[in-house]
Amino acid sequence: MTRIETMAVHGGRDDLAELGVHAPPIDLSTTYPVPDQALGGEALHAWADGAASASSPVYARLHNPTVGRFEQALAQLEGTEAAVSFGSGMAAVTAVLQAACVMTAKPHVVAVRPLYGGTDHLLSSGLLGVRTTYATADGVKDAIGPDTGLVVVETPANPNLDLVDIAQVVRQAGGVPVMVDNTFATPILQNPAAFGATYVLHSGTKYLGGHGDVMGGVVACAERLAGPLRQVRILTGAVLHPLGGYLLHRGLATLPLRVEAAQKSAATLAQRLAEHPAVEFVRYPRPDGVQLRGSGAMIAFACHADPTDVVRGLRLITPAVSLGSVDTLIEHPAALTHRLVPSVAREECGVPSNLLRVSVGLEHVDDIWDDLHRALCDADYVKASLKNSLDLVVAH
Ligand code: MET
Repeated sequence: MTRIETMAVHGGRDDLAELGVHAPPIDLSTTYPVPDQALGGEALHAWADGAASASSPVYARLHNPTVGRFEQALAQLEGTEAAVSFGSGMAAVTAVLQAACVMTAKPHVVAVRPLYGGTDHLLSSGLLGVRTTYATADGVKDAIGPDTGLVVVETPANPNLDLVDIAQVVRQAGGVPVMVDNTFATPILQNPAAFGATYVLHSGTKYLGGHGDVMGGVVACAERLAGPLRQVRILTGAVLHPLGGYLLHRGLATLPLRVEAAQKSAATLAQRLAEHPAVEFVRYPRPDGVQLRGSGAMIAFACHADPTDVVRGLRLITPAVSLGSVDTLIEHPAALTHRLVPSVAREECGVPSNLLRVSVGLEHVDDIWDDLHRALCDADYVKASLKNSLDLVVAH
């Protein structure tokens, strides 16, 4: 059996030898000549029905070969029959909701918090006509009703790295499709489909692209479920641009190496943070070696100092949302990624206001640590000196 590093390099490249090229071509055509219009019409019809292939792409909203190669490679890494990509991770989440809930007239969703704030907000907004019950991971069964179309979980969860036992949720779902957001783990560390997940979702913008320069989303699933997702994509136009498809495909080749290197640094940083007096607690996954094969490169930690001060004091680490890039990123979930989650619900699911989320990049681990350490000390120092000056004011 081909190993994951080899799949990451060679996946989705089956037709290159025949084409006589080394790198996958970027096909930017918006339309494709169909000299036999009747045959072109048959192809259009096949795409509209959700087919995986047809005699011509006909039009770029229906199919694109560059994007198709990325999908083939990602499906192989996730161990699924198919994958369907979208213009962003949120477009992918939307398509799953439309396919699983709207197209089936089962508008109820059961979701386990925490979830990425955008997903949480989409589910609670009612925008797509779905209504959501939030449950704990072991309360999924009780939350399911006759009109439940989808169960949504993230593991490791954004932003606090909570872990969910996928097989246990799938058992509780009792046949209701389960979507697992696998963005944090990547297919290198976890394959949710092997534990019964129906839809495996990635924000490709993160680790898959890996360089902070491409936005996309992708859903890996069985072919019978890929068809409706393609139909949604065609009808809503939520397509991934071919250049995005190319960059995501290219990113896959180095994914195992990037994850391994960043994970190694993250383990060191998680340990050092846990020993730092300015840190209240650290969240860093403990892999079970079965579902989750490694801890990954995301860390969350709560700080005693004002998180805004800590981030302001950083000089190397990039203060930004998103994750999985070559550079280390830090963000304050309560202020940014999870701002639109009601604060009571956010606190209840283990995302306090003093939590910071770090996406460890590929810089030297000691340079990342020096920056974090100094910012943590300075922020405390600022607090302490402010307190001293206040004491002085009071004393006078
Ligand atoms: C606009 S918020 C950012 C997006 C991204 N999904 C993150 O968790 O960082």
